[in-house]
Amino acid sequence: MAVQDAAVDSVRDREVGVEQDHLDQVYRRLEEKIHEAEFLMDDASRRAQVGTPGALAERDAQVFRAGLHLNRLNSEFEDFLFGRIDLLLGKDGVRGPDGAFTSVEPADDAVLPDGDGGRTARIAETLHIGRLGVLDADYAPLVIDWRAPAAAPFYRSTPKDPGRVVRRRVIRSKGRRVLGVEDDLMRPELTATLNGAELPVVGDGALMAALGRARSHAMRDIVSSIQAEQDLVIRAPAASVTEVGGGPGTGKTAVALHRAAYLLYQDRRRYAGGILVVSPTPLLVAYTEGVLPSLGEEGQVAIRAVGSLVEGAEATTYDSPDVARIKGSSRMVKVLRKAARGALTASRPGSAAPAADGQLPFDDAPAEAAAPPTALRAVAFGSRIELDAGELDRIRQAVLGGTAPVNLMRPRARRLILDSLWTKSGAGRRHPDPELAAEARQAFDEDISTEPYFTAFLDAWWPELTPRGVLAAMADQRLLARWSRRVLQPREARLLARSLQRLGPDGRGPLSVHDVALLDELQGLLGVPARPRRREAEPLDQLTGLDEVTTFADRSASRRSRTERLEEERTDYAHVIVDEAQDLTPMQWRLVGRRGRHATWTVVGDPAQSSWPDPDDAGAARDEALGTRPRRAFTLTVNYRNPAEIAEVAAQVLAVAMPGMEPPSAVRSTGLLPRFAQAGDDLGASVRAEAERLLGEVDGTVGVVVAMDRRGGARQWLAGLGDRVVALGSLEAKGLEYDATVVVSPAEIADESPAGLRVLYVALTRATQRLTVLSGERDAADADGVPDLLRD
Ligand SMILES: Nc1ncnc2c1ncn2[C@@H]1O[C@H](COP(=O)(O)OP(=O)(O)OP(=O)(O)O)[C@@H](O)[C@H]1O
Repeated sequence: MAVQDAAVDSVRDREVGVEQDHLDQVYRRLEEKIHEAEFLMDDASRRAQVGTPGALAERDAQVFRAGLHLNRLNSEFEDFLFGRIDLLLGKDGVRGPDGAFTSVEPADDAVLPDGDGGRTARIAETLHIGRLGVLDADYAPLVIDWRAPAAAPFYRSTPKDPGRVVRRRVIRSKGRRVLGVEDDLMRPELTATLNGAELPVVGDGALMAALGRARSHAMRDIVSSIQAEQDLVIRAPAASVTEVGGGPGTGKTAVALHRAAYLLYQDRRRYAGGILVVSPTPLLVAYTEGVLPSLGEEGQVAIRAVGSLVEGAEATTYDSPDVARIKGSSRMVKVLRKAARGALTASRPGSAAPAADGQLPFDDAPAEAAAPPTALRAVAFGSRIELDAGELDRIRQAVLGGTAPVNLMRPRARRLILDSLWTKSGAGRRHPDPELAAEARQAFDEDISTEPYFTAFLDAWWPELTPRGVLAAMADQRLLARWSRRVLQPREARLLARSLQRLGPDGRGPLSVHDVALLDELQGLLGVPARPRRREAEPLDQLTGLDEVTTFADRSASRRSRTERLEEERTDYAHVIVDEAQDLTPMQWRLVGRRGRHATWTVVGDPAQSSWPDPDDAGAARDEALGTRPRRAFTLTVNYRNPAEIAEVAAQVLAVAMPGMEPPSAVRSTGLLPRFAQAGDDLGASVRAEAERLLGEVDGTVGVVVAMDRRGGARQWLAGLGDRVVALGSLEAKGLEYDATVVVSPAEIADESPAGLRVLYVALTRATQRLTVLSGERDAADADGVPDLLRD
């Protein structure tokens, strides 16, 4: 046995050595490329003295490309090279631009009888797969980019459908050192030879090794172990809408992120318009945002929480399920339309009406809420003209009959006011000659509209409304009752108004994720009046008129702020990826839809994990956002996160939450059964003890999931246990994972909202190794500590 082990070790060492040699060669080549890039930079900066715009543009384009290249090569990739495939001869012998054979099928004579009843084959091509493509000095492929077509067989090949692949190898490396290799034979029936010697095979279970690894608070890429059904999604054509379903842990988030990297690789020019990844929570953003940089992609992908999609607004607070259900419903569209118009006549803090004669100097305006003016008195041709409340109201209603955004209707309102004043002045009748009448009218308009009282009147009568201001106006129960009549029930209107009172009269104050969607809707209803744009002076812009041209020093110094600025300004993306799509409310679908009007989409979700109680309403809004684009649906079926023992417990909840829905099948089992425990009188002490126990049992992270209104308390209970453990409200756990989790009081989580059972299903599916279910008072646990919700 010992002799056999030693033999295995020596094959392993030799194969590690083979890959080490290759990696050394790759690094030598990378160094040459880095020198080349540095030379280009130097050369460009020497040419910096040349002052013509054309030369500057040429120089900067060169610097830009070289800088990009250098950046990517210098990035610290933990496993730059991670895969290898050994292939049979291709059918037609044609090679692609990366130097690899293009044919997926082997040549007819690639496999031959060996004379002993078996079959033999010669390895005709070996490809190494890595994070970026690297060619040697003769343009032969040293490393193939994982997204290139030639790399697809690394992910797609299976023993059932091997194509040309004989051996698939995962290479584990750190920095410049190869640590290990793991092989899978795709054609075990063949005796294959490479350079005259039999093809060696080392180890098993590269995927299992990846799955068993301790988790940190940052998601890792899965580039070395993407599975065939996942690869199909990642490389699906982007012409339309790609919909991806699948239970917890099937890799939906991972696949969505790898797809973003793939799309950029495929068509960088097209996706220069930006890719937006929408996540449900800032926690999930923080967890996933390192994945794309680890794949060498930064800058063109914006990962945003749905509560951070609107400039100047950031969700920092939560709504109760009742309020969330109202704010998220598509009925809010009607309410907001009325509010956006109604707010024109609502009293506003800090604004003031001019006195009835319109002559009040505005600096004396009182600071408290003021009603809009009810009359306008002007002086023209030496006499007073007045528009009374009824006349003003008729004008307002005539203007509001249009469909333009409310703030953009003001010029028309101004025009109609002037028309009325002119008619009332009777001046038209005094000028029978049309030409003279037109001249007089022009003078009249100029006289009146340049008077300070007139502008002050307009500001008060048709003020520029802000989304926050309208939301604040909706906090007035009386007004909201009017604006929501026949749309919301009186009880709902009261709840909504009360929730908005936290905003304060000027609209400042903490927002929820649902408020942010309302603000965006209001932004569209109100519009932003055109103003002269202030532009930051960039001297070279003025010289050449080209945005892209700056000096290298400028570019390096301002790169960060510039990207930030571009991201801030961007509201229309080339591709939109929605993660945890089942959670978007109808109002959030509208918000996200506005950012992808011309986009292709990837929509990833699992209805069984939805915390939104009205799926039909959300479905309609989703259809509206995605429009009539053709859709392609994929389903992922294998759970890579939870061991079978945990998946089984979660499946019991799924059966009640979504009867008939199939759970994904767990890919591994650990033999570790979930632990059930009953909390003592001091719930906090019990939770802390369970968390401590798990910290001792796993190397990585521990998540403690509690009902939303226990979040604050739970953080206190865990104080001082270190940063491997975190406390989470049930809704915050979405999409995250931990080595071990404590789910505190399933009944409390399930009772929290109409979608509570599905939220509990989410909580129970977060652990990669160990799960503890801690029952509280409401759980009616049996003698073994199993809560009633988890008993057969
Ligand atoms: N092919 C793979 N190789 C290695 N790890 C994988 C693979 N696919 C998924 N995983 C791992 O499985 C875990 C679950 O993946 P992910 O979070 O993407 O699943 P999900 O379907 O989005 O789950 P949920 O619906 O619960 O949010 C992650 O740790 C991910 O890295």
